[in-house]
Amino acid sequence: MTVGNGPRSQHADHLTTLLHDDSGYGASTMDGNFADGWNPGMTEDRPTPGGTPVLDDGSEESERQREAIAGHTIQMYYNRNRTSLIRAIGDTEAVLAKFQEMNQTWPTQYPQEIQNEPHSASPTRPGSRPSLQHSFSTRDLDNESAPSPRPGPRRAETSLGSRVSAESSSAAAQQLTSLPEPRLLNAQVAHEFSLLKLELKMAGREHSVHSFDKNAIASLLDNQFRENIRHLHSLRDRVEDTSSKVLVTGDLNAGKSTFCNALLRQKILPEDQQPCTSIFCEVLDARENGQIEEVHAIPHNSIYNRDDESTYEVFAIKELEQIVTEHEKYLNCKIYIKDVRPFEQSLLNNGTVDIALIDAPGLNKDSVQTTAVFARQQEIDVIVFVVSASNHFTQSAKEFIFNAAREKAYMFTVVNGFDQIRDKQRCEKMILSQLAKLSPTTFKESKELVHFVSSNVIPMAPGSGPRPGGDFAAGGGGSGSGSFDPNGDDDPYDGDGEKEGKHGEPGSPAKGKGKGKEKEKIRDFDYLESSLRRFVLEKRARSKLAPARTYLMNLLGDMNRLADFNRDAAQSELDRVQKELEDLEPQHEASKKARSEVSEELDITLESSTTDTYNYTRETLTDSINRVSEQDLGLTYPGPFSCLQYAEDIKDAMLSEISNTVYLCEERARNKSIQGFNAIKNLGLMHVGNKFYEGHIFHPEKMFMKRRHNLARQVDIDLEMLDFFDFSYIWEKQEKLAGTGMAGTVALVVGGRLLGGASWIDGALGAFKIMGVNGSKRLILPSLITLVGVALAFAIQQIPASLPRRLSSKLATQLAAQDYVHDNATRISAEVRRALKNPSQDLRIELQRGVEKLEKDREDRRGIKAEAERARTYFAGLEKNSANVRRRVENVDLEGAPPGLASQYAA
Ligand SMILES: Nc1nc2c(ncn2[C@@H]2O[C@H](COP(=O)(O)OP(=O)(O)OP(=O)(O)O)[C@@H](O)[C@H]2O)c(=O)[nH]1
Repeated sequence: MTVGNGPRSQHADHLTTLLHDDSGYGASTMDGNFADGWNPGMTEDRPTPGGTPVLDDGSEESERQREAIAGHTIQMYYNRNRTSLIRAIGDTEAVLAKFQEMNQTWPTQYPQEIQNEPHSASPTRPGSRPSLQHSFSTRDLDNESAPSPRPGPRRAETSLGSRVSAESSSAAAQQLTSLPEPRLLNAQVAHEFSLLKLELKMAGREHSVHSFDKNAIASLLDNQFRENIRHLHSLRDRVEDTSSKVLVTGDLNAGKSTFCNALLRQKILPEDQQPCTSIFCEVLDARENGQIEEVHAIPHNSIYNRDDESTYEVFAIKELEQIVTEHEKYLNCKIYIKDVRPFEQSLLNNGTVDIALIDAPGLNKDSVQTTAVFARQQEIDVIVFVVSASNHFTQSAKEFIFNAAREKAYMFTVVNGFDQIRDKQRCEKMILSQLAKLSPTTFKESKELVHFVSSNVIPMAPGSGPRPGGDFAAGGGGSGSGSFDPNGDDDPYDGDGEKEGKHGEPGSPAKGKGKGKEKEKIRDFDYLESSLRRFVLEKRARSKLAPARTYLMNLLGDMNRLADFNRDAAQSELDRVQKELEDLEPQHEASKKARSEVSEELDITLESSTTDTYNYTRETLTDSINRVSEQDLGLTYPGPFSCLQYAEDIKDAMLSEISNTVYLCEERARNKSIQGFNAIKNLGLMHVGNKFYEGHIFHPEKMFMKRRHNLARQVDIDLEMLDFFDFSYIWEKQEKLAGTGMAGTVALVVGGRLLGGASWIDGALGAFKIMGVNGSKRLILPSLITLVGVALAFAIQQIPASLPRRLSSKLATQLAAQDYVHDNATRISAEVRRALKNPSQDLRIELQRGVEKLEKDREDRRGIKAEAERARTYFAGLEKNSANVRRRVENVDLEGAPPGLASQYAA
């Protein structure tokens, strides 16, 4: 029998909103827009799904079959959702891992806020794009002004601990209330991301995201990626985990152990008319203990580890009766048994949800607290509260339910021992009215959640007789004695109409009526079982699947947002770099052209300066050497007796004159170099810019410092007699005089110019002619002597004129032999070349650098372009992939009834 009148529309309403405001990681929206912030709704306790079968007035058999089908369908539906989520977790992990990898090579960009404009709708986007919100629904902005959702009652049992794991745990709820909103992002940015949110804090000062460089952000994101990948692993473990803990608690002697045994279809837990269970007894499938049936009793203060026998004591199942009373020694025990029910009906092990039943000690004022603490520590998924139909809710029961309601708004309630009640309707009414005050939500769903049953009439599986030795059913009920018939085809009470009478139906009803009532009780219990399974599945969906779904939705949403943002960033980078490349190309061409033009001009400048200097030096020096004898050397002939010194002085003066010419050439070369440097500088200013010449100063005074001119040491002229008497010169002189006429000659000779005349030979010959041969014979000797004397005197007189010529000629010969002119011209012009070489080389290098820099810039930009293209392709793919996986996750419907089930039962 089931009771209660919960309206189905409320189921639907609850379930419609179930997942969309569920976990601590913010809600999803139905329209595909990625919603904002935290919504703790998931932690609220909710009713069982809308697929709950509703009994109609059809035959019992068809009703039972429909129930069985409904149970299987819900189970299959749950499995399908679980599989989809596991696959989505795997896909998300792969996508995230690739994203993380990408982040290493292309630092992910993060939407930036505009400081001091917290309400601006345009966080800066790459390439001056519109704000991030503009590419999404304006709902986000709307939501910002909406009052923030308050956390409702939440599960307390999940405790993965990390920040990202807080989607449904109470820890998350605490974080929600205790942690301030991230300080460094304005509300807008903070709302955009749920998981990949950057909180940047430094030394107590606030920093906006844009105050951190790209790599710092990428590194922060990398941490987020790592954390989320870790969380995905644990999420997968949680979703794959099929175990679920059901705590059976209630008043002393309410029949909790009997109820557990009935669920197991085995007599495992000790039943007694007096309170006997004083420790928590957890019944698990023997598979988890290597198929060995035994009891592990866990002493107080010991943390159970099945692989460490020092943490528990091992007993046989039959010793359980003794163990359950030893509460002073043990806090709880694990009972490993082999399930006797078929796989599809098994509570302990059916693959979808493997229920570990925990029989708790009866509640009294001492144990209420212990049970509450135990429930919290053991991460109980579902609490089944067993209340005695005869005693109703005791004070302890009320206290427990009241406290538990903070975490579990819905409590699966078993009113046991209903067989003992004569006025069943009155009993139902009274209990439900009590419950309405204790747990209004459970009361509203009482059809699903409140069951009036008689656990002691449930037949045990064949061969599963009382384990702990003796009959636990001390009350003398039919428990344990009937045959096992999961389908109810076999009537366990056939031929035993008396059984009903033993449990509160006094008056020994007729056999047929008794059989019918027993069947009804078994059917009620069956219905309880399928409701319990649905309840557990629904709770699991809530505790395990829904948080995973919400988490995935949020994470994929964040990835999608980042992908969208970064695809735009990559595109904008691509546009920018493309533009830069286009600008660079002509610059590069111009730079190359300038380099070759300037190079040519430098060559010309250098060459012309050098050649000009060479030529000039050569000409000037040659001229100077050739004409040095004609120069006024500033010397006075001291007379024949100092003619040697005179010759030395002349030589020195000539050398000095030539040296001066060389210095003049050097000076001119300096000026030429200055001109050349200025020409080079002008070229540089034109092509390289002012800056380049800031440190460049030309120092003409430093020229010719290393390779100095030193002529005196190089020239060594030996003086000869002939240098003083230059006969060719004397001859030349007398030749000139001869041309003036005979009369003049005689006059010259005779007229006393003999000694000082220019042509003493002519004079002598003239005298011979005048005097005749005879006269001449007598005069010949004295004449000759005179002539020689005259000649000598004439020659001596000619020394100042002939000596410079001779010396100059000798000097010229020697300098020519030394290649003096060429050497100096080469030296001086080489110095010019050397002086101009550095500035011109510097300019060449600078121009080359300019070309190379542009080429490097071009290469760099080509590299960036390739990277940006790769990033754009990647982020476009990421955007698509994350949206696809998100869509798949969104399609995992955890709240609605399995397809076809609702209509099947809505009829
Ligand atoms: N008539 C009747 N008796 C029942 C029913 N369920 C349990 N009993 C009897 O009630 C007594 C107490 O049952 P238990 O299962 O030991 O109760 P309990 O709540 O586990 O007791 P403690 O945990 O020790 O407090 C036993 O004698 C059972 O046979 C029922 O549905 N109908």
